[in-house]
Amino acid sequence: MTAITLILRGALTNWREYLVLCKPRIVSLIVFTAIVGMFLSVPGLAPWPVFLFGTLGIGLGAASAAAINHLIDEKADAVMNRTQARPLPTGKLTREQALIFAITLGVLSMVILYFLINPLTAWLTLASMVGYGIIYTAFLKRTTPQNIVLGGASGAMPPVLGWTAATGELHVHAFLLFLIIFVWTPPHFWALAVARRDEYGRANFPMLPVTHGVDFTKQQVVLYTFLLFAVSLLPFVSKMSGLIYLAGAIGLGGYFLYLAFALYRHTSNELAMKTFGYSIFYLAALFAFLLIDHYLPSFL
Ligand code: HEM
Ligand SMILES: CC(C)=CCC/C(C)=C/CC/C(C)=C/COP(=O)(O)OP(=O)(O)O
Repeated sequence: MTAITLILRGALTNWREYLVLCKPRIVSLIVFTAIVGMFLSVPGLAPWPVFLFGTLGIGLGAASAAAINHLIDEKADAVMNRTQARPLPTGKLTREQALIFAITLGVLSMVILYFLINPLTAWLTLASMVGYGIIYTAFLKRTTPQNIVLGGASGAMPPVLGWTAATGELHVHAFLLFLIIFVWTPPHFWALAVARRDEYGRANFPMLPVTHGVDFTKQQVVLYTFLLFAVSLLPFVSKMSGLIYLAGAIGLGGYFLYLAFALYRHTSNELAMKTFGYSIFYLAALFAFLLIDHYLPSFL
């Protein structure tokens, strides 16, 4: 049986496992931020082929990188409660199946973006895939507590990819959207890492609470949340967005700061998980405000 036949038969029976390899909830938010970048880059609506193929190409690229992350992390995932039920540690999928799947998604993403969108978006997506799937997962995650600050650059790229998909060029406003996600990533991840510090220690990952302790990590969460609050005002300052966005950024950022301070004052896993959960809501809502602010005034 050829490898392709194997994967096709496997895909029919194991589609749920393949879906898990794609980290669908994370990729959904990634794709949403890309769509916001795409729509903010143009005055009206983005043309439908850009929306369709841009979203598909970026989503497939992110899913491919997520599947590579599962392959590289198989042994470490087996040690942590949070990750031990994943398809590779449980043997529900073989490494060969996961590898062929990751390559197929990656190639599809490149073909769609290069030929149906533009080469710039294809190259930047490839760089983001390599940045997360290989540089972050295989090297940074295992060697430095700053892994996530450096690795966060890949996760911050989607709005830039959406922007270049629609316009074919880079713009300083796209860079502001990048900066928001880049500065958001440390409080997003370190809040979770505080709650899961023992597991990360057992799996030998040099995450900040493991290497520098919980107090230092909580200080960094407060620091980056302050920075995030400031950076989130830049779309208004640069006149990319208006008052609707500003009100949203202040409200959402204010509550993020409140949670970061509360966590700073009392360490509790519940509060750390609440801050982590809120970080996800925050990013989705902030980007929704960007979109509402872009379109609502023309309906009023
Ligand atoms: C290097 C950067 C990042 C790191 C290290 C990181 C880390 C994590 C981890 C460890 C989880 C928990 C996953 C689980 O429960 O199995 C998580 C969840 C999540 N992350 Fe991130 N993240 C990063 C960037 C991003 C980005 C850029 C986005 C979206 C724009 C994102 C969105 C999410 C979402 C939506 C979840 C919840 C997933 C769920 O409920 O299943 N993350 N992140
Ligand atoms: C092409 C493109 C836009 C790529 C985007 C890259 C991408 C999918 C970024 C998400 C970052 C993320 C989920 C990190 C968690 O990995 P982890 O290994 O620390 O978490 P885990 O322990 O749950 O596996």
